[in-house]
Amino acid sequence: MGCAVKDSHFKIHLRQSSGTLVGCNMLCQRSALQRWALELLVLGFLSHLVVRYWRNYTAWSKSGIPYIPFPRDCVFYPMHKSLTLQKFYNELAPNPVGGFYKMSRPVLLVRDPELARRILIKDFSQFKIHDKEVNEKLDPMSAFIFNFEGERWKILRQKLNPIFSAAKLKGMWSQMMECQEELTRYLDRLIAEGREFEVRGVMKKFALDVIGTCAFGLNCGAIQDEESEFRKIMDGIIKESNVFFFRSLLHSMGLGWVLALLEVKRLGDKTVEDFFFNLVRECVKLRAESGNSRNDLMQHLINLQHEEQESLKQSNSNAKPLMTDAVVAANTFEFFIDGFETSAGTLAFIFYELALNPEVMDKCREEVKATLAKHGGNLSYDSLKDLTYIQCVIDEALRKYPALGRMERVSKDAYELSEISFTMKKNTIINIPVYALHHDPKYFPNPHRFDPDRFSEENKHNIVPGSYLPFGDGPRMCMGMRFAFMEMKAAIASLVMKYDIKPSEKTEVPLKFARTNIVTTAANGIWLNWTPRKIEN
Ligand code: HEM
Repeated sequence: MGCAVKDSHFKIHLRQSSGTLVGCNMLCQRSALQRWALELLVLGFLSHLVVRYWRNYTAWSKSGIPYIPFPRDCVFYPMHKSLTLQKFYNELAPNPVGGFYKMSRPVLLVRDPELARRILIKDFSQFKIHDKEVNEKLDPMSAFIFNFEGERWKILRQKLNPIFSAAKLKGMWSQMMECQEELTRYLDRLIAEGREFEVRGVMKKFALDVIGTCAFGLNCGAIQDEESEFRKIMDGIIKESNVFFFRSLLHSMGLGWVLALLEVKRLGDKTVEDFFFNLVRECVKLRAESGNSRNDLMQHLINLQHEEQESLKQSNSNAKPLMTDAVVAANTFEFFIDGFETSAGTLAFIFYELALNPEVMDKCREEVKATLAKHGGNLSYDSLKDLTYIQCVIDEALRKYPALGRMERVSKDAYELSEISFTMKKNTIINIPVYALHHDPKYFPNPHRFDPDRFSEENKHNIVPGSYLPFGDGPRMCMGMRFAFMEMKAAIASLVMKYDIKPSEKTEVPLKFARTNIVTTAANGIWLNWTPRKIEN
């Protein structure tokens, strides 16, 4: 019995184990097949990359235009991208265009200002603004105007254009001055407490409060409140530079599609998305409940959405609305980002240059004194037009430190440059090296000198069109330029009168630029010595 049992047990065991063996064999075969398939897939992918890279790397040698063979600088970025481009720009002189490789991707560098203007102005519709894949479903916060193309961009731009009209700007002036007063109170406090402060950091708080109150009717409390939720959110976005870096690395390797495959969002942190969606929802609700409508950007966006919904309803149309909740939230977000990083950074560079050039600071003060005398002691919106020298100071700061040191475009189709017998292919990436143009002695003699007089009435006709592009040019030129001028003039005119601003032991001369920031930024911050001035009568 025992034996039979043993036997049958053995048989069962055998059967089981042979079953296991068969199963195991099948599994092994299947896993070998899977491994083969995987190996084939990887091999296919690698060969695709090799072929693609090879094709790309021969793009310029076959083109007949001068090029830089394999720039290590575009792999490791040992310096800020604007400086890398300046290096290529100088190496490719005196040709109007030249080629280089951004990792594997051929990029056309435009050295000629006239050609830059043609791309930005006359033939702007033949170019896309960038080559990034934008997935609005995955990434609703990417549905902002800068990412739009064609008819969709044109309609939104037309709808948004009036938000910074002269009348609207004038309406924002008193709110802007309130932020200005808050800023001086804050600086007085820091100085009284003997606290050193980094200038850009302080200007960022000011610029955030300005855009918050003027464009959205929100008190961000960035200056007053160290724990301001807005500031944390904004700082969080800027700290996400690793995600930005990773994204741009994959793009430059021609692997932007991997981001879509891995569903990598533009902003890794979902709290930012939620924050702006809730912000818009709350604003709409509050304004509807209180019946208060304001004369600001938020109201403009709400009205546009409302008008569109009404017109679609009336025409019984099934057309897709343009002003979706995502478009409203994403554009709110964009205006915050554009509105505070660029202006704050430029203000910091301006105070740095004023501290290093006391004669320029004195001229600013003289101008403010004369303007105040003319306007009854008040810095009003109407008095801003008299601050012509301060305007030159801003223009010169934006020449020396353009917030965006380069602009990108991508050809939608083949595009002919008949003057050099070269046709760029469809989807060619084009780089307009704004920083390099601004520092070319051919256009701006002695480019490292801070000389606001380059932009004076008598001299500004010497500026070669297309060589000075701090706000871009043509139909896609910056929408917030006049707003930024107003904000910067308000800050400069008030602060130069209130404080003596001098270099301190920590002031870095010359400045080094942060390597990875998109916006031009001093790597080690801007540190100056601020002391209250005796108020002159
Ligand atoms: C010193 C301050 C600023 C600088 C230097 C600056 C620079 C620029 C540049 C160079 C462009 C064009 C990019 C291109 O063509 O590739 C641009 C576009 C844009 N800027 Fe500004 N900007 C500043 C302030 C602002 C402010 C304060 C706002 C809004 C509150 C703003 C909103 C925009 C928008 C919406 C676009 C996209 C326009 C479009 O695609 O049609 N900017 N900016």
